[in-house]
Amino acid sequence: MSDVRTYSVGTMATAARSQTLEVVRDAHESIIHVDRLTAFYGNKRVLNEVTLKIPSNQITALIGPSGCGKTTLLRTLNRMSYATPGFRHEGTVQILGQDVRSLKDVETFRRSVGMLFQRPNPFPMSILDNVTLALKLFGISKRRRNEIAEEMLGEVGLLHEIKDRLHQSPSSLSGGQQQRLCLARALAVEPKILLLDEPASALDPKSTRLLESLFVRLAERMTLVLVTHNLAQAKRVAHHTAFMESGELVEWGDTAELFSAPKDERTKVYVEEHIG
Ligand SMILES: Nc1ncnc2c1ncn2[C@@H]1O[C@H](COP(=O)(O)OP(=O)(O)OP(=O)(O)O)[C@@H](O)[C@H]1O
Repeated sequence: MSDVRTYSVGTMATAARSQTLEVVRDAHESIIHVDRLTAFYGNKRVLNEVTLKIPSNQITALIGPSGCGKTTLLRTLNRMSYATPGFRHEGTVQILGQDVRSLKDVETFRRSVGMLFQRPNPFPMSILDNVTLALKLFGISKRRRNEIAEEMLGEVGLLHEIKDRLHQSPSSLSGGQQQRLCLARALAVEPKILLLDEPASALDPKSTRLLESLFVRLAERMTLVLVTHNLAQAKRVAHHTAFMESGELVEWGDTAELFSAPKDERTKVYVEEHIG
């Protein structure tokens, strides 16, 4: 996790100033550009001038106290926030070179950006159909759909565990298995980006570790953004970590550096309180 990279990290001195936190140069060009993102629910401002560039094919963790805006930021990356009544934002989010607010091809965008939630949310259909549904909608043949499903269930380590139950409902699976099924479903359409909203918070330690090892492996070919309350998890899996507080991006950088030598006092206090 500790490739040497160079960053220019600006930290906020006051609440009113915007922050610019940039990867100067490395092999992982940024794939997500958030520029001066200020977001509101009604009149309540929940993100304040957040500027962040997220490098491709790496894991970036978003950490910070409850209510600091992590999930709102994550859900704005794939336009999910837009569905929340009263939500609006200023500033821009660019993904794969496109402004998400004015996307022309939302379907392709949705294929490119997958998401896992805190609670596994398999669809009420068979395990196999969960993985093949989107492929069917994209017109892929049944034979190819089943091949892809097998490949994806294998990739998440489920195939050998449930190969006799592919036509059964996912409700008989454990929480960890259900979450891996949801991951297989997301992977089936070959996303370039995976958004992870506390994906292991409802899982036992063994399932959590299994999921984490999958994330690390997936980062070889896609970009992952992970919201987590579990700082040890961020340390274990994330190449980069962003610390947020009260809607602001306080500090962003290499995970090991952020935890061992935070530049901002607020990060230091939070990390000390939560890791000790
Ligand atoms: N639908 C909504 N309507 C109004 N306010 C909301 C809505 N969703 C979130 N908020 C508020 O926006 C702020 C940021 O919430 P958000 O869920 O993004 O924070 P978070 O850091 O992800 O929190 P947590 O760690 O507890 O999940 C909070 O004050 C929250 O109460």
